[in-house]
This record gives sequence, structure tokens and C-alpha cells, in this order.
Amino acid sequence: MDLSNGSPVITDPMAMGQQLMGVLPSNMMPFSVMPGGYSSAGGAGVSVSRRKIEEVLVNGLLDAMRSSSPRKKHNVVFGQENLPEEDPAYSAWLAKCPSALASFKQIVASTQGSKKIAVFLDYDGTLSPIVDDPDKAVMSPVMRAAVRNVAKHFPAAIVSGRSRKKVLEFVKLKELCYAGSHGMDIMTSSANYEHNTEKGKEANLFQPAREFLPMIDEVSKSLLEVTSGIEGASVENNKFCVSVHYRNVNEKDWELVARLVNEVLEGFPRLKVTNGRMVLEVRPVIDWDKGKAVEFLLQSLGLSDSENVIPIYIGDDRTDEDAFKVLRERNCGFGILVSQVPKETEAFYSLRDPSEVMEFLNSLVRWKKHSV
Ligand SMILES: O=P(O)(O)OC[C@H]1O[C@H](O[C@H]2O[C@H](CO)[C@@H](O)[C@H](O)[C@H]2O)[C@H](O)[C@@H](O)[C@@H]1O
Repeated sequence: MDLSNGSPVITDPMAMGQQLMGVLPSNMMPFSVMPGGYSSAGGAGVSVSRRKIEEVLVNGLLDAMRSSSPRKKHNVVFGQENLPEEDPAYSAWLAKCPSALASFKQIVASTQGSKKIAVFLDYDGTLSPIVDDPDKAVMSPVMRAAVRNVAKHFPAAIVSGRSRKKVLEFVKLKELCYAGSHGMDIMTSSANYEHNTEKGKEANLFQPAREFLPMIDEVSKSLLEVTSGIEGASVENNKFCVSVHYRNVNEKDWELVARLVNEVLEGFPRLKVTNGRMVLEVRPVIDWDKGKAVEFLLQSLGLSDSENVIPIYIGDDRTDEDAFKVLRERNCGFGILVSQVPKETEAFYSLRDPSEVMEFLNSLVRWKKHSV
């Protein structure tokens, strides 16, 4: 990826509008596209009142909130979750997006004995189970050991929506690279990082949204203030983006959350909101996402030769789809979606939950040890 021709920051308002209308994935919902007002997707001559547009935006946001993180079915008789395999819809989906464990031999066979595997890992829902309190999403010691072993044998990076600092506090491993804030804060490793083929290169910090820092701080404070009266709502400042959590908010108050976030965003035309797993994520309107971050990391680590490198990206969230898409388009490597329910995805394979992720990582290490 060549960034020499310019930064991913969109400065031209027209280009920004086009970016929002045409290029953003459908889950990314632009607010206040142009400074000083909304742009109408309805075309010239369509006059829609500001209030109506606000309603459309709030309702769109609310729909996205309702459809995010579909709940698993529960076995009411035994009070336990049904195994996904028992669900015919899940079984049908597995035919399209097979288990990466069941397909392990095919995955490693694609190295043809000589290609190099690189591993990219999302954090929440992938390396740690989803929990109600974001501050308690710790990683288990066995998962940490699995990730450490993977990083010993393969170039590896964590790509998370969390701030880089926070995800490092959870993972606590120096052997990997970290991309925080959905890839807007990338620290490539230092010269002694054994997988870095570009030896001699010092640790590098890449922050394509640096100029947004004051704005993110400001919006974070406003979001905290407006949501402080909503029971269960919380705001997490992830440095280059902000999460508004509604997992613990009573569903009857979700509309209020959507409305307040929308109102705050009206004052920040260069920010947009996307939705993840029971979370609204506010971030800069820049041409950068987890997919771009993976391309950047591959290049920085000297792994951009798609003929000889097989990147594997494991993630559970909509934002991970950008990375799956990049791998699919490059026609190299595999996306692996972590999900217990059928989902539309650009990933090639699936894993059920973090425990299967750990099993997959351990299998990779075992395979590597036996193949040398
Ligand atoms: O890219 P990720 O590493 O997956 O980060 C995405 C968001 O993850 C966290 O929120 C999610 O996990 C929480 C803990 O399990 C859960 O309570 C929340 O409902 C989930 O959305 C993180 O707290 C967010 O800031 C990230 O944006």
C-alpha cells in the first residue's frame, strides 16, 4: 500500500460526501455529511425537512442497534444454550462458511510447504469472551499462552477497536504488533522483533487520524455528559474513536441513546458513527479501517508479497469485515469469523467462540513445530 501520495484524512467536503455515499460499508452511517447541514441522499430537488432527516437517522441508528449482536437461542428445557450445530440455520451457514478447525488441513495445505503465515487477531469477542463490563474483558492465561506461542512462530498482530494502550494492558505481550482504535493507532515492532524482515527498522508509530485527537476528546466528553442520566449507558474513550455502550441499557431507552448520540454528532461533521456489538462507535471520517491497517502492517513487516504470504485474520465484529474483504480481494489468506449465529460475511471460515479460536491457534503452533 502506498501512502506517499497523501494521507487518508479527507479534507475536501465534496470528496467526503462522496466517500460517505459511495464507499463506506453499509453499516457505517454518516451524520451531518457537509459542514453546516445534512446532505440528502434523495437527490436534487428533493426537499426534506431537517426534522424528518433527523428522524430517519435516529430510526436507522435504532434499527442497527436492534439488529446488532443477534442473541443466541437458549435451550429452555435444560436452561443451556443449544450447540450451534443443532441449529439447522447454523448448519446450513457452516456449508458456506466452514469451521476453520474442520478445515484446518486445507488451510495449512495452502502454504504449499513454503509460504509464510501471518496472524491478525481482533480482541473483544475473539481473544476474550464478550462480557457486560468492557473493563472486565480480560484474557485468560491459557489464551495468553496460545497467543504468545503463535507470536513466537508467526508474525502476529492484534487489531482492535480499543485504544492501543488498553488492549496492550489486556494482552500483556511484547511479542506482537498492536493496532488500536480500529487500526488508527499502529505500533509496528522494533528491530529486534524476530519476524520483521525489514531489520534495522525502529518501532514505528502510524496514526493517520492524529489531527482528530482534540475533537475525539471533546466529543467523548459531550457523549459522557448527555448519556450520564441513562442507566447502564457508558462511554469509552478509545483515543481515536469513542464507544457508547448500550449493552446494559434497558431496550426502552435505546431510542434515547440513538437520539442523543445523533444530536451530539450534529456538532461534529467530520465524525461518523458505526455500530458494533451493542456499541455505537464514533470515529473520524477518514479513509481508514481495519482492512487498511492490515495492508499497512503487511507492508511494514515486509510481508506484502501476496504470492508467498498467507495472512489469517480472526475477528467477530462488523469492523473486522473490512479486513476480511481486503484478504478476499487480494486473493490471499483467509478471514475467519467468530460467530455462534449465521451472519453475512466476507470471511472464508468460521469459529464458534474464543475457546475455538484458542484451539485453532494451538493447532497452528503444533503444525508449525512439526513442519520444520
Ligand atoms: O475491535 P474489538 O477489539 O472487537 O473492539 C470492539 C469493541 O470492543 C469492546 O466492546 C465489546 O466488548 C465488550 C466487552 O466484552 C462488551 O461489553 C461490548 O458490548 C462489546 O461491544 C470495547 O469495549 C469497545 O470499545 C470496542 O469498540
